[in-house]
Amino acid sequence: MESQQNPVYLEELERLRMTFLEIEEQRAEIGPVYYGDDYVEQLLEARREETRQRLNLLHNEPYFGRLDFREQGKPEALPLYIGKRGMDRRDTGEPYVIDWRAPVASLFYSFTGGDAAVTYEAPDGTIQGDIYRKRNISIRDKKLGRIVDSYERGGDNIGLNDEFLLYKLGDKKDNRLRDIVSTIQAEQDRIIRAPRYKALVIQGLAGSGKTTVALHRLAFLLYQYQQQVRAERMIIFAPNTMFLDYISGVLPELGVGNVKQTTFAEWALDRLGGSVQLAKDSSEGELWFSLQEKRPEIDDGTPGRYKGSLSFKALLDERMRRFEADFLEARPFEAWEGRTLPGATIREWFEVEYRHYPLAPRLERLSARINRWLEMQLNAIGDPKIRKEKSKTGKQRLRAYTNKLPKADAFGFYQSLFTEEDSEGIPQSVINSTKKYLKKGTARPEDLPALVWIHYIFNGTEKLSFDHVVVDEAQDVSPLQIALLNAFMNEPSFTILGDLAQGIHAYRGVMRWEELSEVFAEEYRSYHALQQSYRSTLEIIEFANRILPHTDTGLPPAVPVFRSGDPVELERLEAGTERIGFLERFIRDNRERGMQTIAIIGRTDEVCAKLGDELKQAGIEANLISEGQTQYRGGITVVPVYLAKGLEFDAVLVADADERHYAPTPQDAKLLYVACTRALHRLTLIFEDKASPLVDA
Ligand SMILES: Nc1ncnc2c1ncn2[C@@H]1O[C@H](COP(=O)(O)OP(=O)(O)OP(=O)(O)O)[C@@H](O)[C@H]1O
Repeated sequence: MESQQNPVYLEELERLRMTFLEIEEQRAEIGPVYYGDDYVEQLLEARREETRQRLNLLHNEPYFGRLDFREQGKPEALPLYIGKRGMDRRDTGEPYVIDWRAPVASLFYSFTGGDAAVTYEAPDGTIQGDIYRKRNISIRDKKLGRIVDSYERGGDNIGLNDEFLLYKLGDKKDNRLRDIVSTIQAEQDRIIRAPRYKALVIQGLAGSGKTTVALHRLAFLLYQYQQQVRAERMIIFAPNTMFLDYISGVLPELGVGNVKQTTFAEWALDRLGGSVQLAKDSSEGELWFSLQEKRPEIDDGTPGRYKGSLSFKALLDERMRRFEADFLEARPFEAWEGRTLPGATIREWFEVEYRHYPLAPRLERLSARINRWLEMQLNAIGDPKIRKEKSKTGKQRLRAYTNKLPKADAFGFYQSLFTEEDSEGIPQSVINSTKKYLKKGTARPEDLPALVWIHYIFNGTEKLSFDHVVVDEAQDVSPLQIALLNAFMNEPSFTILGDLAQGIHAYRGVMRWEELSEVFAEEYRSYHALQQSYRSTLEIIEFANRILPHTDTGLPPAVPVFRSGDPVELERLEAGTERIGFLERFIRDNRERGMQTIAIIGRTDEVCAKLGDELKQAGIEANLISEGQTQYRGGITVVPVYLAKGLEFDAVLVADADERHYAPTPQDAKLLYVACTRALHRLTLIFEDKASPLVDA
């Protein structure tokens, strides 16, 4: 419906013109920016700035959908225009564009056809009515583009539902994840609009929109709970800084700023206030993703899994309780001869008066109290000369006394758990692998949850609490991590999302979602499974679905959107044939077909370094991604599979798809599943000799 003659097109063109006019008039009304010192004006200016930003967003793309809805009891259906932000008419105050997060807009997403009455939950109760039309309207560069009616009351409406979605999914991608407000699907919408006080655990196979949905949920919570939720008190945990960079565009597109986005390690080290150093050898790529013959088996005794488990937490809690009970020897404090503060009084202060404080502030209070006692004793001395003399002795002795008090230091306590005398209950393999580097005063990422937990119990929460926490790639996090984050909240409000089939960090993550949800009381737990997969073509999803059973996760196959593309190519290269020739052709061919982001995915860092060199020698510029990288640049990328997780590319080539690199084990199946599901439109796998049994079957 793009013809200038088409009455629908003309109608929408007129409506768009009117909308721009309204936006312009509202903009003009706000007036110029205020730079003066008047406090009230400054407050008003902050409000005006918000309106300005909202209108700017509206001006770029005023709306993307229209729903003709007749509320029960009303004479006629009214067209509701739905946009990223809302706008009321200046003259009547009626909604002119409705914010996608508003209750009535939920109909746009939950409605999947049929002439039956529909309902939505408004603040005043359930509203019922009928839908007469659902229309997607694409506006790009302020110009009216594609108009697709996916439903018209009384029409035949066959097969139209997905047309606009397919049109969107067919797009080529640059280096950023995008918002999906115009095409949110019903199963995604239910998660986005779920109540605030829940710990949602979401399992969704690759490309099911988990990351995207979580970001939209934040925008929804900010809208729905305007009075209770603040962006600065929301936090997103993601696996690495490059991934954070990749997703960083979505929230601003949705008009949301100031949400903290971080990795768990960064957050944990920050909590520990510089008191813990990570060991130099803590690169996971080396240990877990290299091609050594014997990679360690993963089970409950694997150090990372044990240290993130709730049973380790129970052990920590028990040891901390004992540590606290035996903490104070309560020796008497003799300020000078003949003036002694009895041990019983010191014990009474510590154990009774200050018992409500965590250990560290309790110790501080105790020292301050003894100091006050000393001051009182000194003040009681009349002779200034004697007072001075006693003061010197008393203060010296007080320093010595407090220096001898035990310390509530998280790292020291943790270290002591791994010494022979105290290590009872901890598996020997965990003790052996941990002791050495702890002795050197360093820790590994797998120790951070426990260290922060101990620090938290010893010190209590700082004035930091979250309104909502998003944990992405949650199959890689541990129950202890989640329990720890929960401690920073009054009531659980979590969006925890991941995919067990992509659990390539199972040595420190979870194998079943119950492991994480056990952290929460029954009434907060809520499990959701996303069935559909949006990223890839039908052919790629079906190919990846065949790898899935080898991951041993028991997950059902992903349901593709019916978007057909090229067949997946499995290419055998003659051993010794120049691989680079193939790569060159692959890149050239995909560029010619308009693919903007192209990735060569290798199994290890070394493989990728070699691929990068080969490309360089052939004069092809590519971004080689390695651990610790902070930016994702798009274009042509060479990336080890374990760092490609979460990203997506128009075309993907998986190198070395043979048995040596991808053996028939669950761990390798997960790696290959991740690699193949990064592709949106085109997927090629190359191998020499014999293909991996994971794809050959
Ligand atoms: N409803 C939708 N409409 C349009 N595009 C969508 C929709 N849902 C997801 N997508 C697209 O599918 C792709 C995958 O989304 P996203 O990265 O959020 O999925 P994911 O489940 O986190 O994937 P993975 O686990 O593989 O990293 C993105 O390009 C996203 O824009």
